[in-house]
Amino acid sequence: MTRTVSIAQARQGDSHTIKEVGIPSLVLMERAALGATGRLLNGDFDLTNVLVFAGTGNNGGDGLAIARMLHVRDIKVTVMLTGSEDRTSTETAQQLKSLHYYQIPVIPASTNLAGYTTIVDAIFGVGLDRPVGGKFADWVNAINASSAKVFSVDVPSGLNADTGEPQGATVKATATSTFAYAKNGFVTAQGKQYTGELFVEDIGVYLDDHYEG
Ligand SMILES: NC(=O)C1=CN([C@@H]2O[C@H](COP(=O)(O)OP(=O)(O)OC[C@H]3O[C@@H](n4cnc5c(N)ncnc54)[C@H](O)[C@@H]3O)[C@@H](O)[C@H]2O)[C@H](O)CC1
Ligand SMILES: [K+]
Repeated sequence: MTRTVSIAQARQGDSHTIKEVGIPSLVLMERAALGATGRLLNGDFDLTNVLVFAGTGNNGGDGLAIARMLHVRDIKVTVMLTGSEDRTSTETAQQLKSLHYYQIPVIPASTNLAGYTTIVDAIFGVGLDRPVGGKFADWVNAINASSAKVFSVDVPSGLNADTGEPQGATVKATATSTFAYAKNGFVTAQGKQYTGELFVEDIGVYLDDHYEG
């Protein structure tokens, strides 16, 4: 039986690894993006025209790193950002710098998702702290209505990772890559309807300081 954790445990594992073990947050982000990118490349996703829908927190940062990793493999990728570039987390600002180096298009978030063949959902992860409403709900509903396959980063945006319940508008993914451990809400019947196929990526975060494999 796959081990599952709460959001609090996931965050505790994160900070323990960064503060006590000493692995920088950006390294964890890079390993997270590497794992997710591998699933996109090996899965049955049409990568003709990829959209990364990114929030301004670290879930968004993971998405931006994925965009870079797809771009250097000559995959056409566009990034939509839900907020302004000067209002992002430190790690996400660093990722934006690399996207600009590679001249990967970063455009404002919109509901016009025509033409994209795969959408990477990196809006919210375990940092979701209230139901998804307003313009965020419009974007999530547009993602769910699009003909593109959806790949969620860490958590389908809008899903309560502890209970598996949708919090307002919630992304329905074809597949989800989650980091370090599956979340308690992913193994509920309801949660599975939103995660789709679930992958757990080893990113070097171990709650008991050893790899359980
Ligand atoms: N687990 C790990 O080891 C790692 C996880 N990583 C990724 O980081 C996210 C968590 O990042 P965080 O910055 O804490 O939060 P989010 O990106 O999930 O959320 C961003 C931001 O959004 C705001 N917000 C929350 N709810 C709403 C709402 N309903 N409407 C509007 N805005 C909302 C809130 O201010 C949040 O701060 C984790 O999931 C992983 O993807 C690391 O990258 C790697 C290591
Ligand atoms: K997400």
